Amino acid sequence: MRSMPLPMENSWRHVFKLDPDRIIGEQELEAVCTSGSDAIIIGGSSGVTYENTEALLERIRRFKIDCALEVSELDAIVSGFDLYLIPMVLNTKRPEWLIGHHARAIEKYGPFIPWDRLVSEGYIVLNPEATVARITEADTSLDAAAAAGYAGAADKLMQLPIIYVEYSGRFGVMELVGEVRRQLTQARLFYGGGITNAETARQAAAVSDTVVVGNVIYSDLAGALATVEAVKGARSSSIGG
Ligand SMILES: CC(C)=CCC/C(C)=C/CC/C(C)=C/CC/C(C)=C/CC/C(C)=C/CC/C(C)=C/CC/C(C)=C/COP(=O)(O)OP(=O)(O)O
Ligand SMILES: O=P(O)(O)OC[C@@H](O)CO
Ligand SMILES: [Mg+2]
Repeated sequence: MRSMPLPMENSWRHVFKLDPDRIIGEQELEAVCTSGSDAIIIGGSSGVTYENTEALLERIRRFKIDCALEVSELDAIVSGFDLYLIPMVLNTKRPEWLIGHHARAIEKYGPFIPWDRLVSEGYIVLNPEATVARITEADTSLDAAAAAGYAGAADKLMQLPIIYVEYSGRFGVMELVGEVRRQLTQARLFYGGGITNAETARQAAAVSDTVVVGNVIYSDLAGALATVEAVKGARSSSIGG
């Protein structure tokens, strides 16, 4: 997608994902942004608007931390982010979530797209209860070999820079994540879903390059903050040897 890769997302080991459709207080936001995490992703699968995205970005900009927008809604793209993450759902049954919305966005806004700030993510969505699974009609029944097949195709045939194993709302099967990891030769592996404490964070960090922590920020901030050190101190099969 871009000719000269920025190193930014390659240095992310731990990321917090904030949902613009949910409320977070000033103290809580400060704790998240100064926690030692590498970046904030703003994103959600529903209720994301231009207004709530812009308001959250403005609040985060008071802190010195990378901030990326994960685009799920064309009308909610706000300028001023360090990076724009573009999800492509690999295991959807509906092609618009793999490539269709993207083609229409480019058709409409092509000349205005800052390509050097866009990074595509090949999503493998595996929790059938998640909104993202329902919206995109993802085939969440994949076993480890099938998930690794999708990952291999996206890594080697599509050359996507990020593969994202997404269990949003539920802690996933780490053996499957490890099998996905073994298929990758150039892509970075993001894992997200159901991390609620240091132990689950450590397990995810052992099999992925970047660990994404979301919902627990809103239900147990102390648990969320404990994931930072757990991930930063953990070894990974890919980058820790
Ligand atoms: C600087 C500037 C203004 C630039 C604008 C340039 C521009 C117009 C760029 C557009 C380029 C482009 C190709 C855009 C793609 C458009 C688009 C709508 C693509 C579809 C993306 C997609 C597949 C969305 C489906 C949902 C999804 C995968 C969302 C990702 C985030 C996610 C999974 C969040 C989890 O949500 P959460 O609510 O926490 O979880 P639950 O599911 O459990 O509820
Ligand atoms: O909200 P949780 O379950 O932590 O998942 C994080 C992220 O992968 C959601 O897109
Ligand atoms: Mg969420």
